[in-house]
Amino acid sequence: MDSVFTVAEIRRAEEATGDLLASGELMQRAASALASVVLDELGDRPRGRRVLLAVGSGNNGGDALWAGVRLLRRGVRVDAWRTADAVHEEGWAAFVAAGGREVDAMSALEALVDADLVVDGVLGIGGRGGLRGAAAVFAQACADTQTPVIAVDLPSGLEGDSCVALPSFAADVTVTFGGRKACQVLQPAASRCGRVVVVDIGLDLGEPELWTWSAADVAAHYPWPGPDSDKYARGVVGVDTGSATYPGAAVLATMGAVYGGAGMVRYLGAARDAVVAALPNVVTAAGRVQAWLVGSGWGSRPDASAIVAWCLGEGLPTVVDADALFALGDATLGGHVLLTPHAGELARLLSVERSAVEADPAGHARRAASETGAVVLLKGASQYVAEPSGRVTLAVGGPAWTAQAGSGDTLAGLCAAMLAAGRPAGEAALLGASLQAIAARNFPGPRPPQDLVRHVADVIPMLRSPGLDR
Ligand SMILES: NC(=O)C1=CN([C@@H]2O[C@H](COP(=O)(O)OP(=O)(O)OC[C@H]3O[C@@H](n4cnc5c(N)ncnc54)[C@H](O)[C@@H]3O)[C@@H](O)[C@H]2O)[C@@H](O)CC1
Ligand SMILES: [K+]
Repeated sequence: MDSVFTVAEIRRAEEATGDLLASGELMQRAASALASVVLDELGDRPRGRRVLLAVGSGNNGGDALWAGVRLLRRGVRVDAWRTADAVHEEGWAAFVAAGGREVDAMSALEALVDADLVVDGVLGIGGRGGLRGAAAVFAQACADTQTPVIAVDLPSGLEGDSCVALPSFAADVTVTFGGRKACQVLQPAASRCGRVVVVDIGLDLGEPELWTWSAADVAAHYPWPGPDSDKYARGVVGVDTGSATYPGAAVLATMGAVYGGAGMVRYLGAARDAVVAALPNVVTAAGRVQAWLVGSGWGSRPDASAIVAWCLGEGLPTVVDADALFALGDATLGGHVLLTPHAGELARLLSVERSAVEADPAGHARRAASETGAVVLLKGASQYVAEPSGRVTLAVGGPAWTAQAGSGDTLAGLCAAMLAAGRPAGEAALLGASLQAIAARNFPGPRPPQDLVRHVADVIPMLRSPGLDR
């Protein structure tokens, strides 16, 4: 599990170091780590290689300049383009004293032809509103010429706390200080960051704003069957999804539960023939159930509230998906209930605009969990799991191949299988969402959800072996 910090948290922790900040020691630590990463990228013989610094007006530019000083001492040829009139004074003086050369905007563009790499020190956590003017043109030129870019703290133009892909550099490597920022883990901004190297510069950061799961967490929490597991130990999922109008949702949600690893699935909804035709292992008789899944593909259904109330009244772990989200009525929810809205459904649940949810997905997921007392899985390009305690964790991310009709149905089924196996709702949601993403990473391409979910079954055993794209 990794942690993500807000810009405010990073700033507070920097200030709390007092002397380390004032004396410039923090910047020296940042610059030293940055120079090491640049040297690693340059390979065995850094002497004579060419590095171009893009240096903005703030401390981000200071980091780049002090790293440049270290590179010059190792024989690297370092040029610097100042994107602003004033740059970090001491850093600039040291850079020039060490033999660094200044280039203007036009020469910087020309220098891309034979630069081995660019260090992007235009803007860091102080950047607002995206890259503009000559710096934006330069960033585009780096991309066009495929010049490797190492971003200082974050690709200039992105805002640390935001998932929005503002005009910015696209980095191959981002060297970030203290801890990860949201823009480095949330899509689409994260796709601009390349490989993220987190450098400890001695900040004392408390509880993070956001946690993130990795494939190792999935392997650690997946309910692996033991030598004496029977179908009840692995969990029985009761499914009421789909309708005459949407029989596909019945099949897809049931497939999610089956291919996620449920011991048994009982389908008790309105599309039994379609489900049994696709999955003869599914039982349609009533009987013992360890977790419920309701709502996917219901459409409008007069008895929706009664079904939801009955399931929740049983007190069993329950996934409430799609149309069932709006049939909760006065039902008492709790940490054993998992709500699985996408942004539009969450907006409706909270009576806010969809754009508000999209601007602050984690905050709205957290609010919904604290107001309902249930666990909330907010689906989308980045998938957030919010718990009533206020903790928000990001599932493993995957490619946008999963952005298609039916993915939500299979995802609900995967989560229900994890609940039936006894996983707490927060873990069940993280397992389901992460497994789907890992399957899409390892079996990329335009495959329908009924195919992708079969690959979930393929990647589960691979979690314990090397060679998986994590
Ligand atoms: N505070 C410190 O001592 C440390 C800070 N560190 C570095 O300092 C960075 C933060 O430094 P700053 O607070 O100086 O902020 P930045 O270096 O991110 O830049 C802030 C400056 O850019 C201007 N600006 C903001 N948005 C702009 C835009 N879109 N176009 C053009 N100019 C824009 C602002 O007016 C301000 O002058 C971190 O990201 C990190 O790289 C590290 O050196 C570690 C220690
Ligand atoms: K930067």
